[in-house]
Amino acid sequence: MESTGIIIVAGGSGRRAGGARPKQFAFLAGMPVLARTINNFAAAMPGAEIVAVLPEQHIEFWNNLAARFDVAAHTVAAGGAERFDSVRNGLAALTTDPELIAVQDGVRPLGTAEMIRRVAAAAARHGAAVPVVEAVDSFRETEGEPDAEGVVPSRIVDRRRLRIVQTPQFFRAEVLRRAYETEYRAEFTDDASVVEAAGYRVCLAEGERGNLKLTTPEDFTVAEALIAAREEAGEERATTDAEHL
Ligand SMILES: Nc1ccn([C@@H]2O[C@H](COP(=O)(O)OP(=O)(O)OP(=O)(O)O)[C@@H](O)[C@H]2O)c(=O)n1
Ligand SMILES: C[C@](O)(CO)[C@H](O)COP(=O)(O)O
Repeated sequence: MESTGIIIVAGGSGRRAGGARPKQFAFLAGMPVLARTINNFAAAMPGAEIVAVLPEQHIEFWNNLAARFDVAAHTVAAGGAERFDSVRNGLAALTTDPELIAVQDGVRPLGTAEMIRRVAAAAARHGAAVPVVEAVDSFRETEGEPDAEGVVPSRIVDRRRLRIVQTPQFFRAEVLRRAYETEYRAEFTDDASVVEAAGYRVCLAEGERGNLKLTTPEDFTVAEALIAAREEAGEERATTDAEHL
């Protein structure tokens, strides 16, 4: 297997989730979300270098919190204003020179090892790969401002052509590093968009519906239910500390 670096971006403020602290530090079934994400990757990709990118003002808080749990080895770097800036800081913080680099949302703790390795293998072969799932809702594209009756013009989008993009997003290291030499643009909502803008092709690998991004409070409820179901099925280690923030 290729040598691998994992950049876990957890430098956001978690505005949509609310709470006293950013959601990556909140507890999910007795363990901080970020600890779950880090441990998930350490288990899926043994030997990978892991860098967690955090809001600078929460680094000391995280170091103290992590010391109370069994969190796999990782280093910490300070985040930036946009996710793009946090990824860049994570790239600069890697101390090894891995062949593959993954970027993972710190708030996506539930991807399976099988899926993570599948995306890594696709990137090793094609240079860039992201996990996707098919859309199950209908989609409408809005066009312009509301009319006099307050109705926003819109039209249906053919969902058969749509895919919902997840993380981890894996790249050959030289592809990701070269792509991130550019300036930030608002349309860069993930790493594939940055890599594609640099002229590379992105391979779509099979993601998982259970690979949730914790964005709103409701997502925490769903994620807790998924963890409980997996524990019941014997797939999850029991957590050791039920204390909540
Ligand atoms: N400047 C930023 C912004 C986001 N992220 C990370 O990118 C991931 C996906 O972003 P999102 O879910 O949007 O997190 P937040 O930006 O924290 O959420 P919100 O937009 O609700 O504030 C998260 O792990 C988040 O911590 C980051 O590292 N640096
Ligand atoms: C990277 C990502 O999780 C892929 O789905 C997503 O684009 C992050 O978006 P957000 O606006 O930072 O939540």
